[in-house]
Amino acid sequence: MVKSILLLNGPNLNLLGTREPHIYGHTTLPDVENTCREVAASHNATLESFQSNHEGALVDRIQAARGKVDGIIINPGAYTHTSVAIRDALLGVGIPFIELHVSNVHAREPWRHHSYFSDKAAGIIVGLGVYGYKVAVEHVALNFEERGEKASL
Ligand SMILES: O=C1C[C@@](O)(C(=O)O)C[C@@H](O)[C@@H]1O
Repeated sequence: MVKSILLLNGPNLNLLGTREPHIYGHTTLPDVENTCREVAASHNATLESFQSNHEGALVDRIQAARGKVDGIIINPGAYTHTSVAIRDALLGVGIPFIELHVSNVHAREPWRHHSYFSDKAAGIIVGLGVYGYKVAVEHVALNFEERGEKASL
């Protein structure tokens, strides 16, 4: 069966590649998304990606994934440190997720050390740069269970 993965990126991650490159590197988000799709395909999985600067749009996308997606990889950006709404959406749809940060948030400002997601994440990837996305896709493709509605058809 084909596993289905959803990659979500929160605010300002559309600026990857040009935004504070000493922290986030030079790779753009479209490049990251293409690589993730290729890695997923190499493991017989499909990957859809979505980026938004808006909290409600991310909540809507998570809700739309209910029953259709086997695993979510999410870099919530600054919403990591603020968003009860995105946390609740992830818990509400019951889809296991990986929390990912390009930078090592624990080596940065103290307020970046707290996450509304970490205690509920299946795994956390922090500080590996954009390479972390590849690791996350590989992990979901290889180790998450297939559990979308389509699995029971
Ligand atoms: O926007 C971001 C990106 C980030 O999630 C990361 O990928 O390292 C870390 C967050 O603290 C920050 O607000």
